Amino acid sequence: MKKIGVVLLNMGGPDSLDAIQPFLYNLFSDHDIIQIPKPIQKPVAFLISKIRSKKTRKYYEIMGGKSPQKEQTLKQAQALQEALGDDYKVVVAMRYWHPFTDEALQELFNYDLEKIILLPLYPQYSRTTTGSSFNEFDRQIKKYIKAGKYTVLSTLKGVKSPYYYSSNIPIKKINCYYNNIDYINAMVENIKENLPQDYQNYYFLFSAHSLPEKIILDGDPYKHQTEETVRLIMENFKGVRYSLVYQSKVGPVKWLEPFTDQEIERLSKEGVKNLVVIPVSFVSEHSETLYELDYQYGNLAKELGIENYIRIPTLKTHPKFMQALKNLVLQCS
Ligand SMILES: C=CC1=C(C)c2cc3[nH]c(cc4nc(cc5[nH]c(cc1n2)c(C)c5CCC(=O)O)C(CCC(=O)O)=C4C)c(C)c3C=C
Ligand SMILES: [Fe+2]
Ligand SMILES: [Fe+2]
Repeated sequence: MKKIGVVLLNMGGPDSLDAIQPFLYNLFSDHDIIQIPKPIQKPVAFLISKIRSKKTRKYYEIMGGKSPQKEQTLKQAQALQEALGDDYKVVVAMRYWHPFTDEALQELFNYDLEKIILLPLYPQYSRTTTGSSFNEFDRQIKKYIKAGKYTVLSTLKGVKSPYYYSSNIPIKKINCYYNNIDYINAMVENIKENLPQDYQNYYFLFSAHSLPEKIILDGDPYKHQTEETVRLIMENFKGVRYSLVYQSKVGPVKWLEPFTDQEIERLSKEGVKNLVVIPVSFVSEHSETLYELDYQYGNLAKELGIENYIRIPTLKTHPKFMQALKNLVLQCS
């Protein structure tokens, strides 16, 4: 029986302290996420990863020695597999740590596929995240399927597949779902489930991953899409004060602002005592939520006299989010 392959795309995170440096090397070697001149990108990536891994190690130690991203993404894959049923095969392809795209493809090619659907776990499109994962997928699949010809997979990389694939197997890429009604409903429901009764007395702080400003000026839709997600969510919380801020800047160039910590400081000066922090560009937990939002900014808020600091958990396998992902897949099946 033919199946539709669904590839969940995510960043990946170190699954041990020893994995931090090679994970960072893979990240800084990627020209889609950071534009270091190509001939020196890899040696520079090696140097930065050596230096940065010392700092980053502290985050992961506080998080119990690893990022939980892999387990959570695999759970999302399992839940989506159950929701879609046997006509589909759902696999995970991470960009910077295992399971990599070629591992995902090897798993997928155990099946007779009629189509492959790429589904990013990034609701908002950026060329640094979704774009990078699409490019990596294109590079890897070319290794398996020689252009214009049928290829026996078992001759490549030791993969034993009973099936033949051609270069014209349909591949459908879902770019984004920042304004998809099911995704917005999942966000709204998840926020409501984690709010106190008196939430009207809270300030909502939406925190998204920042990006170098130049990437936006060059036409990346990420900022606009993130603003739209927040606007659509807030249609369900009329009268609540809110703002959108950016976190996790890396390196010296100008990134999208205001930064999350600066805004927490500004709000505390304004007398805000009740804060709800909502991660907006992440759908599972990792260093940006567990270390930055919970630990760093949670402590900062306390020091600044904010009495109630509530961080909304990411969607993970929230049933409404799984329904949203299922509908996205069905719409392009
Ligand atoms: C080098 C520049 C970076 C850009 C641009 C960037 C964009 C970007 N990243 C995410 C989501 C995540 N990033 C994560 C970790 C992480 N990201 C960078 C760098 C850039 N990200 C680094 C160096 C790291 C490693 C941690 C550190 O050293 O600070 C993670 C967490 C991984 C994990 O712990 O599981 C996520 C998730 C988005 C959404 C984004 C652009 C929109
Ligand atoms: Fe990042
Ligand atoms: Fe980051």
